[in-house]
Amino acid sequence: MAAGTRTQIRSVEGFLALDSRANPTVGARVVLEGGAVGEAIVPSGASTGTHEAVERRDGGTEWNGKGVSGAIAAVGGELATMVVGMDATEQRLIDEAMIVADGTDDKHRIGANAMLAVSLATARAAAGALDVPLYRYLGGVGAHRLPVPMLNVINGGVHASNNLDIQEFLIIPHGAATFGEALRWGVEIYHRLRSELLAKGHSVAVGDEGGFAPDLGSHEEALELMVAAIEASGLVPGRDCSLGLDAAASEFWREGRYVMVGQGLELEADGLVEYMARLVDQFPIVSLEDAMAEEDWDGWSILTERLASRVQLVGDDIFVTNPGLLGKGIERGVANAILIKLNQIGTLTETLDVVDLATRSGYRSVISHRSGETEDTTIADLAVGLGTGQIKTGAPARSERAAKYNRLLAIERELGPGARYVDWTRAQR
Ligand SMILES: O=C(O)[C@@H](CO)OP(=O)(O)O
Ligand SMILES: [Mg+2]
Repeated sequence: MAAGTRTQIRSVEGFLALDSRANPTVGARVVLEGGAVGEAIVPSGASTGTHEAVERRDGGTEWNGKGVSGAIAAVGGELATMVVGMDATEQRLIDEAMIVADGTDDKHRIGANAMLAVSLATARAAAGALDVPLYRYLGGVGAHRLPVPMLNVINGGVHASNNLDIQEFLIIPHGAATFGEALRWGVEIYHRLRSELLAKGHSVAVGDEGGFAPDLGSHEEALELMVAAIEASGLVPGRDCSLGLDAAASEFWREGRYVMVGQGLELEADGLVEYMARLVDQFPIVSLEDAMAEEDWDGWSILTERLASRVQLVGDDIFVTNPGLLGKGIERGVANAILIKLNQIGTLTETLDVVDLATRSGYRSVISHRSGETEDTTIADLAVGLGTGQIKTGAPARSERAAKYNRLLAIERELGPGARYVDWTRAQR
């Protein structure tokens, strides 16, 4: 059979799956004429940006209003009709066809969840037909770099019900020699942290991303515990393993002020910048995500001016993996990195385009999970395929997060001596 026929799409089906927060989500199964099959399941966020592509939900009472039968029907109906017969290796044409058919700016008509499921399942099927792993299909011979993980070991904000207003406290084992070593360090620190919390009488119940979710006296106390856990693991904070934060500040922005209820603080933008700068002074923090709210572009400018030369400033809610918004950020000189979430934009090729724009503009890209995840490991392959050098995919303790780490371990084994692990805090890119 000719390659063209082999990679032609024969059928597309939608299916229902559960995410890690017990909400339904959408999956797609794409079968090619040559018999290759690709499946993908899309994740779902909680601290979503206002300008994200829209995930289609049914509303009503079923599944607590979070049903996805409309999105599943779109996969097996309108989208299937459109892409059956197309060549699965023509990813850009397939994604473009879906975007044009949807016809809205935010993909709300067909649903970004339905479109992304088809987009990713198509890529998986194509890789399968060509008999190459997904990271190789996405990145070609250049794909060899394992990402430095950001492990979210303490959860707060809307991902937990404790008194921490900052959403994510991350450990970043950038000084390891290999991804496998970095993950081992991350796991050792995670267990040390658990022992420390227990010893101090705190809860070790976990939040949405598997990090502990204790009530603590302050954000500083959380960071102190993390530094202590790094040291107790025989590692040097700042050299071997550093810290990161995702404040998800849009979640505590109230009419122009930052209201951190758990911390008893109410700050203007410049006050919050000073607060963050103090944390950067006191702790080995190398990455700061969404320190300012998505609508607070002026606050973001103050933050960037103050801290961009010292730490990575990652825009999540402000950019929502959107080339237009990233373009605006580049123009205004806001942030110096972008968080990449496939379902914020809704297709694979648009995601590739955003990463490309970021790279060309000197912004780093961090590939990211969502707080509602599944066993789908596409982001692990994406991180290696694009060689972005960083991934954020939660604590190592819940299966939907461990699945990504396990996939990265498998890729590292497969690459063997060809695998690279680069300390981005030292290298330029
Ligand atoms: O804010 C974030 O970066 C993400 C993932 O950690 O959370 P959510 O998926 O809830 O938007
Ligand atoms: Mg975020």
